[in-house]
Amino acid sequence: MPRFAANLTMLFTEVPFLERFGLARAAGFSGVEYLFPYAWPADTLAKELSRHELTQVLFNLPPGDWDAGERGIACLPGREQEFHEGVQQALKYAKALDCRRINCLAGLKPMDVDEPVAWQTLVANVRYAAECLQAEGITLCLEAINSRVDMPGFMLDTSERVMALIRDVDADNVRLQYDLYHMQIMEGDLIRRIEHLLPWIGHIQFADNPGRHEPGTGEINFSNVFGALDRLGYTGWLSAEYHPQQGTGRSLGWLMAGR
Ligand SMILES: O=C(O)[C@@H](O)C(=O)CO
Ligand SMILES: [Mg+2]
Repeated sequence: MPRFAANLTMLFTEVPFLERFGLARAAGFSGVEYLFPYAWPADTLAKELSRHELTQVLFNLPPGDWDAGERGIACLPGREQEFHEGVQQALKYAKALDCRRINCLAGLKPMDVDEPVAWQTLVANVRYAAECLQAEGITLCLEAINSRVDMPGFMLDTSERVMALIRDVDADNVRLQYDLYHMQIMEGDLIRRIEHLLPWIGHIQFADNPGRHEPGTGEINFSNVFGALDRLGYTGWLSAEYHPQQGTGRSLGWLMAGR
């Protein structure tokens, strides 16, 4: 059986953030993730994890100015110092939360920066982050995010682009973050792609498509995809990262069915 985690940025948003941990545990999740921990003191988050016996599965490196539309700074020339500081900040949180994975958002390629320059900046930054995380035994994840619906201009929008980056960075602790929702939009052929990419997959997230809602609201056959992950021996986490269509409680039928 897969290990399911709840993404607390998207699930249980009916209650304030710190109350979501307890609701996730009560619903049957054993792990949680969220986009960013930085608005809360690390020990506050650690207490919630420990009180509810939850694993912190993943969070993202600082993304730059999210509210202004930035979606990561790893590919932005001139922002290297800020990127390095973000890696150090994330490491402090990862240690306090005993988190074994950190996701690096590549960022949107600026119109006035040539692709090779953005790519080389990305390679150098990811290499730096991988080295820092390696010393702590932490995996650096790189997520492919769809550029058709949610993030036009995102540097890493296919699994092939992430795999090319992993090859260029050439570090042992860098892995693909495979989000079924984004990959259904960009590539489809989910089970065959997972079979091919499995050795490089460090983390999986999911939502149905279209709509980015819970399993059963769209076109993905989740029981077949989860079954394939079991058959292939995937031992990592599967994080529910969707916007519940009619409230979180009513969206969890897939979790009950999987127990
Ligand atoms: O898929 C997503 O949107 C997230 O996993 C993320 O980290 C960036 O928004
Ligand atoms: Mg995702």
